[in-house]
Amino acid sequence: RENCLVTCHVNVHPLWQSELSVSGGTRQSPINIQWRDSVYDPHLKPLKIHYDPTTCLYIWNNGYSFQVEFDDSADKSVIMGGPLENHYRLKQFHFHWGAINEWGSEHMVDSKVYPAELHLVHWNPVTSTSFEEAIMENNGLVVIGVFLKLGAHHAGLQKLVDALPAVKHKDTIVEFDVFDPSCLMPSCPDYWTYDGSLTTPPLTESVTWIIKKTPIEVDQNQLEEFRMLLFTSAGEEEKRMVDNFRPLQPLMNRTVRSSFR
Ligand SMILES: NS(=O)(=O)c1ccc(NC(=S)OCCc2ccsc2)cc1
Ligand SMILES: [Zn+2]
Repeated sequence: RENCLVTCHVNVHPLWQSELSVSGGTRQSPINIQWRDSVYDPHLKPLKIHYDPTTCLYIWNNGYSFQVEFDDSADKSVIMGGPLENHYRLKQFHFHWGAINEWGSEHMVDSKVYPAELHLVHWNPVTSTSFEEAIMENNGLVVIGVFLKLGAHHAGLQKLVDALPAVKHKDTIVEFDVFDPSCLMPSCPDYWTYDGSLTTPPLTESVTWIIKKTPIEVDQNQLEEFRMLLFTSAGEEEKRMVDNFRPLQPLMNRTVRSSFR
């Protein structure tokens, strides 16, 4: 069965087919988080999240995932605390998922894979003047990862899911105002944190990852709506947007810290 999973699942998306770790990369993402190897750090503070729902702008299909963009021209939707030395501004969030429920997340926990993973992408306005600049800065970005597991219907997610048919094709966009992504956060405060990279080009090693320990539950219909999206533009031969996750990367000389015992 294990073998089947490995052989059955072959990434076909061109991006990952030519997948090469960043030459000389020493802190690439995603990784498999080995719970027993993570180190409890009592100095880690609780993560503080203040999202202003009116900073939500629109949803679009960028050919890798669907992405919800935020107005990051002021400190309105920010995170602070946790392992962070200052506040970071929310820029966008997106998801990664599989063709079937057996796989889809980018990170794993003790080799357990989830059907999908949410990424909330933030940048450091203290050390950078824009998101694009922060992408190139050491620790210019913070991405919060939340696992999705198959279970109860997620009412907060449904507002997003209802908008997906409008962004079926690559480079389509639809207005999406007043959404508070904190409804997608599990109530459990526990997280792991480690230094890593973006998981799609430019794959820069600029990310402080914060991976929530507890998944959120979504139902089968909601996951299937993700799988109705397309990698391809209107008029092209349709390719379903599934398996848009990067393969695991070597941990190398890194320690994963936990906020909990
Ligand atoms: N999956 S991930 O969260 O690691 C992640 C987040 C952002 C990005 N990249 C983005 S949003 O790039 C925006 C366009 C850009 C600007 C400078 S280089 C690319 C890639 C991967
Ligand atoms: Zn991502």
